[in-house]
Amino acid sequence: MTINISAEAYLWFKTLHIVGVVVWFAGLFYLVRLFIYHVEARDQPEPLRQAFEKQYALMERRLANIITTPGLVVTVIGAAGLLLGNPSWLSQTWLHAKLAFVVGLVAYHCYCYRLMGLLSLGKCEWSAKQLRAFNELPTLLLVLVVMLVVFKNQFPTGGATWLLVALVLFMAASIQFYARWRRLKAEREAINAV
Ligand code: HEM
Repeated sequence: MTINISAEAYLWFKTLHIVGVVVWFAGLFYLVRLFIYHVEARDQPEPLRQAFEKQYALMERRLANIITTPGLVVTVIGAAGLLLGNPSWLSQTWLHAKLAFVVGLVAYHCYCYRLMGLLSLGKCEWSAKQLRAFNELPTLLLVLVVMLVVFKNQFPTGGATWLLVALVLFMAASIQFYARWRRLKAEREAINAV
């Protein structure tokens, strides 16, 4: 199969784009998980609490600056190359919808930086339960964005789509229930140990 230069460049940009997306999301998912551990460290006795909080703040900063933000930048550079290679995408509805969700993702990314700052100052009021729910938001956006890019203007609205949305919600609820079960178990063990 012969690929002319611009077609090959398009595929390179797509490769870059997909790798960027994977890195960006790995960073976003793990970052908010670290926030949950950071908030749960409040329950530790001193001096453990201080040591944990310091360590989580360091891990969050490194993850955000070395993995998550570069992932975002690589995604956008790849996307710009794809649009240069095929500017006609710009007039298509699926891309407008996708861009709207991407703006939501970038806002989520920026809000993570705000939470990271508050956590490092010990001023974050969020509970672990709220953060777990917050951590589900990018999953939903990921599913929608990937569906848009795959189905484009033939976006399906039938049973399969609703099944997928139900699956994401089921996963979110399971995570909350599992955390609650773990907390109750730890409380029971603490009572039994007395
Ligand atoms: C920065 C804004 C973005 C723009 C302008 C953009 C634009 C595009 C374009 C034009 C394509 C090529 C479509 C094709 O060749 O069929 C593409 C592919 C893709 N995009 Fe994006 N994208 C953006 C962000 C994202 C994000 C945030 C995700 C993931 C959540 C994502 C996931 C993908 C995937 C998986 C593909 C490959 C689809 C395929 O090969 O069929 N994109 N993107």
